[in-house]
Amino acid sequence: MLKIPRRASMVSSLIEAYRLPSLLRTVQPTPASFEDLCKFHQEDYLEFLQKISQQEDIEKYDEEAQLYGLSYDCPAHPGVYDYASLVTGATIQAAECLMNKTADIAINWFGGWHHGKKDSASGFCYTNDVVLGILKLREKFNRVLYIDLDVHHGDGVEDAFCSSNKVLTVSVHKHAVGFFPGTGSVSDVGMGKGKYYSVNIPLQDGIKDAEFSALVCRVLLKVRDRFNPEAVVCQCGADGLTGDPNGAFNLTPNALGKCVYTLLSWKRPLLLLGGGGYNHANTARCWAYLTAVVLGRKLPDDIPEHKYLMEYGPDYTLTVTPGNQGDHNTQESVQALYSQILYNLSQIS
Ligand SMILES: CC1(C)CN(C2CCCC2)C(=O)N1c1ccccc1/C=C/C(=O)NO
Ligand SMILES: [Zn+2]
Repeated sequence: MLKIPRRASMVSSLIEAYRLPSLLRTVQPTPASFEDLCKFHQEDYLEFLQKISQQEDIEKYDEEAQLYGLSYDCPAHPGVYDYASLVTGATIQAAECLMNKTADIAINWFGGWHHGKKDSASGFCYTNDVVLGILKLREKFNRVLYIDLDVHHGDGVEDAFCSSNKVLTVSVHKHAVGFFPGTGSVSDVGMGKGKYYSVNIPLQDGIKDAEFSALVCRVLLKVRDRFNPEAVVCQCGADGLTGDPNGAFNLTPNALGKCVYTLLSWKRPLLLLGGGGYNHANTARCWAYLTAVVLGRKLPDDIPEHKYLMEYGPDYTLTVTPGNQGDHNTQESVQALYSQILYNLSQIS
């Protein structure tokens, strides 16, 4: 987790090195208040997170920590509450820029923590900035569409809105035994009023740009026609890129770029968020590239001279070359999946 701030610094530095901030309005984020966070999270969980965030030796809270998902595979660390509040405040502020029309597109590459639960941390997500950003947008927009491009199922966001027909969630992710979080099968469609308003696109290892973007964009077009969203939130987790330690998908930033380009063409308020991404150089490449896609700019392939240039060796280029691992998704399995999704969407009234 502590490596995330270094990744954040690499992302900012690369975007600055390409001189993109001159074309953007950068907003200084304010931490979300305790009350803001309570709009989704339970008070007792937040109080506990705040308490251990101020302690040095948090071992003595181990017992209670387990209750809140703060254990060995998702440890709290000093300052975690302040870090989570700031990231969440930035996502809420980005949503507000769309609501007051000071922006058509808003970006928070340090947000996208899609596993957070109302009463516990999960998957290294301590507060769910995505849910809080969508709740903020819902104060103005009647129908909000959420797309999750991260290699992991966006379970925290899907859970939060599984009974709602005002927020339609689409998650494309690796779905395999033993792969975190394990949820998100195609038959997971939501419940009650929200039945068929949760869309899942479960995939196997090795999928490449062309198949990924073709499938996702075909689903997105059907979703737009059936749901007609007034605002869109897209989590652009970069841990599906080739070379990520997750070693799952075989994507390059072009795959995410095609999806974002499709969303841009809808000309509806759009909020872009970060998420996973553990090959830090490729994650920075991806989000710098997506920022340029939003701006309609083509970036020079040579990584500009800057503080982290050495991280981009040995090629020092923006382009990410796909790996040569096999694709475990067959044309038949992808077509069958698409047919199931189409059937589910046809049930939307
Ligand atoms: C510890 C990290 C967060 C890092 N990591 C990398 C580094 C080694 C292999 C991939 C993981 O798989 N992690 C996880 C561990 C337990 C549960 C969830 C995740 C990731 C969630 C996620 O990215 N959601 O979008
Ligand atoms: Zn992920």
